[in-house]
Amino acid sequence: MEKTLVINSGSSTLKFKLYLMPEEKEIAKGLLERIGFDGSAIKIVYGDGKQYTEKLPLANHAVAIKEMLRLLKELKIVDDFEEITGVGHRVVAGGEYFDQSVVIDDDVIQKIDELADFAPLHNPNNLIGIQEFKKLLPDATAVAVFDTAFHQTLPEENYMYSTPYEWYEKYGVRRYGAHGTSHQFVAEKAAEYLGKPLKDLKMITCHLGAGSSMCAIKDGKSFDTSMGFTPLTGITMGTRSGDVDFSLVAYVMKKMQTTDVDAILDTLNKKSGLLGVSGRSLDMRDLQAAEKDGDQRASLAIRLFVKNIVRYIGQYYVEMGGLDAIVFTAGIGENEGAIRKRVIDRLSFMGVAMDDAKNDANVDGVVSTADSKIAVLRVPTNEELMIARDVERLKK
Ligand SMILES: Nc1ncnc2c1ncn2[C@@H]1O[C@H](COP(=O)(O)OP(=O)(O)O)[C@@H](O)[C@H]1O
Ligand SMILES: CC(=O)OP(=O)(O)O
Ligand SMILES: [Mg+2]
Repeated sequence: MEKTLVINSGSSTLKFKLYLMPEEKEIAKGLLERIGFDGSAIKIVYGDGKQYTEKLPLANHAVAIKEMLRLLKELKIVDDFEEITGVGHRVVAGGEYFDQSVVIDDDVIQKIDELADFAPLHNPNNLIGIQEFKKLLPDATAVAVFDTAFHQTLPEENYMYSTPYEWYEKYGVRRYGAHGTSHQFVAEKAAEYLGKPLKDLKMITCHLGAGSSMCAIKDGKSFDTSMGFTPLTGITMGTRSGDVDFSLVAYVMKKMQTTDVDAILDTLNKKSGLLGVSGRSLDMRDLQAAEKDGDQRASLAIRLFVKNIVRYIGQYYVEMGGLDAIVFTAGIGENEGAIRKRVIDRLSFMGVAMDDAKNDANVDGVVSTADSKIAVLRVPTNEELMIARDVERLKK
């Protein structure tokens, strides 16, 4: 039996899935969440629906991986680690080095390390996973699948900033985007639901999770995307600010009488967004409950989030010169019909209309009315399956 293990390290989570390949059968999946925060926990589903949960401190991603391995053995999810012949790692930043997935060797490891500034909340954690599994499973084929790879097709005017050209040439300053594996997966699925080839559709995919990004897809390729040089920019996120005027960094430093630029960037990455505005939570479920109870700042955080999504839809609609479909995915996009509805209601002047019954029922596929001028879809993402497929393809 050939098994493939997929490791997806987010900024504060570690997700894994174990597959029987090439059947693509999911044998086990796990979520280790709130890594580095209070209230961290592990949830594992395995063996045809058995569930295991444990609350325990997870100080960092190295600890999380150790606990994950302990449970794979204790719960007897893996009897013999030799059965795992492929390991797929999600890596966020691949820079201009990688426009597709690669088998990991020392040179790849060195480049992922070199690109740490391009995804500071992700690449260092991605590397911890790579190193740990290299030690544990030296004979398995290890593959890196990059969030940025799908966006390597952006046209020049969409990836270049209006900064001195030398910054691009010397330092690689440009837009790279992220969540590419997810944007590609849901776009392909959405095209299937619509019964048309993806290359014939103009689509906007909205990946709304803890990290959130928007992607304009034209001719089957990523055409524009909201994350930038790092995953900090674009729309409002759980703890990230999204787009701001960066002059405020120097201004706030002066006001705070600090020279610690990293501390300010840390605030923009970890204490801003929904959490920073609401002062309450990064979780959209908490904010909606608080809004119902009359919390004005929770309401403001949600309104900023919705406004930013609408702003990018408008931008990409015009940039692409048309739009056939809007796709919602990830934690918020898949589960929060009320947020999808608030976005789509803002587009009613364009003839876009939600089928409320389908939307409220969280059905997979089309959730707009039959006569909506632009189709709206809800498509659960599956980055891990995309990664497992790339491992399978690249195995010798
Ligand atoms: N039913 C739900 N289950 C999980 N997350 C949800 C749900 N409803 C809303 N969310 C939102 O989704 C976010 C997590 O999204 P997810 O895509 O799993 O994040 P990431 O992969 O970026 O860690 C939560 O912070 C929360 O705001
Ligand atoms: C790139 C990024 O923001 O990833 P995540 O949503 O997993 O934190
Ligand atoms: Mg994610």
